[in-house]
Amino acid sequence: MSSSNVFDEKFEAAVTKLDAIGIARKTVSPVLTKLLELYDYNWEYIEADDFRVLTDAIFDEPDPKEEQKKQANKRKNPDSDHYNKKLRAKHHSQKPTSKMHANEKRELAEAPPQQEAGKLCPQTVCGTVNTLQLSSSRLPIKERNMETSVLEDTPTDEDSLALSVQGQDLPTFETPLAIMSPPVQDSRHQRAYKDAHERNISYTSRSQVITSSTDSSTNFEVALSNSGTGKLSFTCNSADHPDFHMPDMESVCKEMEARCLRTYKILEPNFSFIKLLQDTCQCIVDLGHASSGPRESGMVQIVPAMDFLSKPSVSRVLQPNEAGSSCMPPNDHIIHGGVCSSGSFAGEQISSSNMLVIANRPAHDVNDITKGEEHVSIPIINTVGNGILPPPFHYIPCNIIYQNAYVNLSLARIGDESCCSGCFGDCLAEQLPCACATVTGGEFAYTRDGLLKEGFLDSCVAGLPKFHCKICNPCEGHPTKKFIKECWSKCGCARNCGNRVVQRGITRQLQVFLTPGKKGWGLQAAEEIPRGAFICEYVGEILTNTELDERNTQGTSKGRHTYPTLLNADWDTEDVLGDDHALCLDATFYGNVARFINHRCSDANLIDIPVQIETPDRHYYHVAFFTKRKIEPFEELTWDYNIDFNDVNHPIKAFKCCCGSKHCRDKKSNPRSRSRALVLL
Ligand SMILES: C[S@@+](CC[C@H](N)C(=O)[O-])C[C@H]1O[C@@H](n2cnc3c(N)ncnc32)[C@H](O)[C@@H]1O
Repeated sequence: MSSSNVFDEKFEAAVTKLDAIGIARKTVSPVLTKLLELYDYNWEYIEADDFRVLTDAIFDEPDPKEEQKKQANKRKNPDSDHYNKKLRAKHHSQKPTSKMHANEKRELAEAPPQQEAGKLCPQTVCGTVNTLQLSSSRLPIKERNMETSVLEDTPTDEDSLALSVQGQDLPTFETPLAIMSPPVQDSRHQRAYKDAHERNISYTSRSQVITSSTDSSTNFEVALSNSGTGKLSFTCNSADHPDFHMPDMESVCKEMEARCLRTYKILEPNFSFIKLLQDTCQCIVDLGHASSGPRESGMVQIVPAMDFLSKPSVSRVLQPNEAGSSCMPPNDHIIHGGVCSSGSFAGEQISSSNMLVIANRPAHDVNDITKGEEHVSIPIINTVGNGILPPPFHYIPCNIIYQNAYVNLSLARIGDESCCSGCFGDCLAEQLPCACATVTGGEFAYTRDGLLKEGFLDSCVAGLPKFHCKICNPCEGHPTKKFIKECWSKCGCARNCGNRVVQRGITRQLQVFLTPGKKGWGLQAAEEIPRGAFICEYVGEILTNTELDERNTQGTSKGRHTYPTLLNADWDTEDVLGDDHALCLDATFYGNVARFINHRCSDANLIDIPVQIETPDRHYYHVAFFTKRKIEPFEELTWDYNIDFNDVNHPIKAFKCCCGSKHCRDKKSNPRSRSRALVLL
């Protein structure tokens, strides 16, 4: 067969396959053509996993309306590449420069030609789908390996829906977090999926016998929402399968959350399967109330709401943007996943025989928010007495790469001048400073007590002259910072070498506490801490600025405190990085205690200092907080985010500052610096 025939056949097979699951040929063809070009006609990659890459790419195609909006915004704000920064690091598309170390040049030459400008790499195609859809509500929840049926009955005013799941296999939902090719098993499933896809509802299989069981061991139900209308019920017909026992809801939720995480690799920390079911109920009720739109004829049983649904079972639902944000009181029995019952049902335990009360796992350990990830325990203190806890997030003790960020930690890149392979024991004990001290002018930044040297700290506090770039027009100058270079694995010294402070992690006694003002949660010292002491590093997901922009525009963190910080301390070196390459840290979903450090204008007691540990270049580094002065026990630790509260043109609106400093810059009358090197909103 000629190669063009093979190509045509493969092309046709792909289009047919996706058509069978409800994705029109006209949608598939252009995306497939693009993908083929992108992957050099590597059919193996495209065909893998039931055309998963293709399916992902189709759902990743930008919404034309959104694109138009984006373009319009770009036209309005041509400087939208606002995160531009400097960098010497290599990137896939970077050319070797004379200032590169020989290792860097060699590595660049050997690097596979991935990610050309304007093209998507495979990870981007799959991964962006995950991200985009974390917040997407327009995507259907799909069914997989499960037979579902919707009971039929007459509608009542209290439209509550009962959805029955039948079959011996446990239901395995696809969540709307990412679009995958559904594992199409036979044409009946294909039709079901297609139907579901068209109507945005997944419960459409018509061929099932409906069973209604009153046996609580084979039946569980999820009550619906604040509006108190609806419930979602799973009923397994185990008559023919005596071995089958309905698992308890908590196990199902746990297992489903684990499966989702395995499949989609990343989930929002407050993702909860029960919340997903609840959203499904809400979606059905919303669609059911909508006057227009297709109706399910003869398949939906509308049953009267159970008594408890009309009772105000949740005393108060905290909105995510309330001070202190959402909450998850420990050990409370709550039935509405993802919302807080704040003192719960006030004795109103639900006693319906076939209604399971779902105990949500607490989001935090109040005795140690780090869950044992640090050397010290950091408790959560709420003296306000309202019982709430910080919003959930994943505690991580060190940075992790989110997706597209390019951080090269290879030992081969560390040249002799960037490590002290000949050292032994404690570098600070040696008479002559080693190579690692070159960055700090040939003298170590730390004392033998592990504190910053007075002189070094003073110069950091005073700051360096501002750097005037050629990008901003006019450029009002960007703050530049002194770096510290710590010894690391390629050095000959010991783990307890005095030039390794930040990498050893948190050692001071700290507490996360609910501030009495309007700042939400904060971080405080639980002991006296001397000047120049390392407190903690700012830890989060390493993102490109483009990815951060996407998160902001998708609004995954809208209405809440957000936690990004830019890694742009290296303004005064060579090449300017575009937003696709410049990096930032986002502690919104994954972070450490630094995400609780509040802002204070000018006289904050902490200073952030960039620290190089593993990488010789400065496009990635650690952001480490040190005390600027002695800290009293239970004093709040603060940091000047360097926000220009007057900058009305900044794409992200600054919060209203309540720092209480007499130097507070957020006063209309107070003329302020226009610089904004670090954004943390
Ligand atoms: C990195 S978080 C700090 C922790 C946050 N307070 C919390 O409850 O999670 C930054 C957010 O805290 C709030 N914040 C920090 N400093 C503040 C200040 N001086 N005044 C008012 N709000 C502040 C803002 O909402 C900001 O977006």
